[in-house]
Amino acid sequence: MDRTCVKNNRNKTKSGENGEKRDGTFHLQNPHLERMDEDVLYHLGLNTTSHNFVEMFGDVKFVCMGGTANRMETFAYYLLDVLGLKLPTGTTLIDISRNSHRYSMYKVGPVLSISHGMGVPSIGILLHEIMKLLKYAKVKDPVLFRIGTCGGIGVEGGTIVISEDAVDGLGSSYFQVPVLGKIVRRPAVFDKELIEELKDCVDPKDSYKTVTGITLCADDFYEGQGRLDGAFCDYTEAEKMEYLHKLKDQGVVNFEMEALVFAALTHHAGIRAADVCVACLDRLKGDQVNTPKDVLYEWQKRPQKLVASYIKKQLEKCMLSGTNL
Ligand SMILES: O=P(O)(O)O[C@@H]1C[C@H](O)[C@@H](CO)O1
Ligand SMILES: O=c1cc[nH]c(=O)[nH]1
Repeated sequence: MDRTCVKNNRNKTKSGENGEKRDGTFHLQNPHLERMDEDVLYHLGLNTTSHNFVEMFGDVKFVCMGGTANRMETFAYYLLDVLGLKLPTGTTLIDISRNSHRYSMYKVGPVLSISHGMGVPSIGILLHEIMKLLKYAKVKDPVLFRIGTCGGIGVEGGTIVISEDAVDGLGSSYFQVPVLGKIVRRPAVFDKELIEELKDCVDPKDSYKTVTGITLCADDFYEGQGRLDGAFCDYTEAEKMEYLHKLKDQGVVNFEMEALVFAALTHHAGIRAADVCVACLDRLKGDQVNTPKDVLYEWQKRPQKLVASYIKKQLEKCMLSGTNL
């Protein structure tokens, strides 16, 4: 595909300062990378000596991430269908990162579908390596998505939540990481225009709602999300409910565990990104995820449907404007 046809429409001055160059390729703020003869993307099982990144990934336009390898393989096959692509008879998609035994990565046309594991450190490591992969492949204007699951706050199970903003457990919208013994703070900012574009892709015939709001990115599934059912708990049910209602009043609509670093590192690199999750439950009604597996599995496909429809729409725009895929 012509890599200039899906334009990054953001304020170029601002994002340019952060990392994106005017030609759409982006510059990562790390002078050491330019001096390295080889870069081993250890957790992806790839390196710049053995693999030709431009040949392998030069046509990538969209990178979709989600917690589990199973979800991201399913998404890859779903994309084949949505994009009308066919594998040669008798062949299957391969996990490009299978040798790493960490993340799983599939490529379907201009889309990478990658598992990120659970929590900020896991997706953070992946983001470092994926951004370097995109840089070495000379990819222009990539768009990143997280297609995940979450706990809704006053939001019914099965509802899709698109994150407008991300905060940590103390309400701060910065990703904070100790670097050389000092705290480095990076603002967690999602691309507002991309959120609007996603909302335009919502199918009015859907039997479920799609909402937007603030996402609380927790460092834990249990106490960190005010659950009563972890191995430990030092608060009462009344205190938990007061906390959840306070969050709801502040505009927080869901809990998950990756949004903060996802928003912060993509923003720092000048890359557009959106976090689209389905709620497994409404936390105002309980803590346990006891929805039947088959129902959860169907719900998990809802963010996939929305993001796939966004991707299809963008690719169709390219075709209509006469540019080759
Ligand atoms: O994308 P997934 O469904 O893996 O994300 C959420 C947040 C945590 O990683 C995990 C907790 O169950 O689910
Ligand atoms: O409640 C939930 C469900 C999924 N993921 C979370 O982080 N929390």
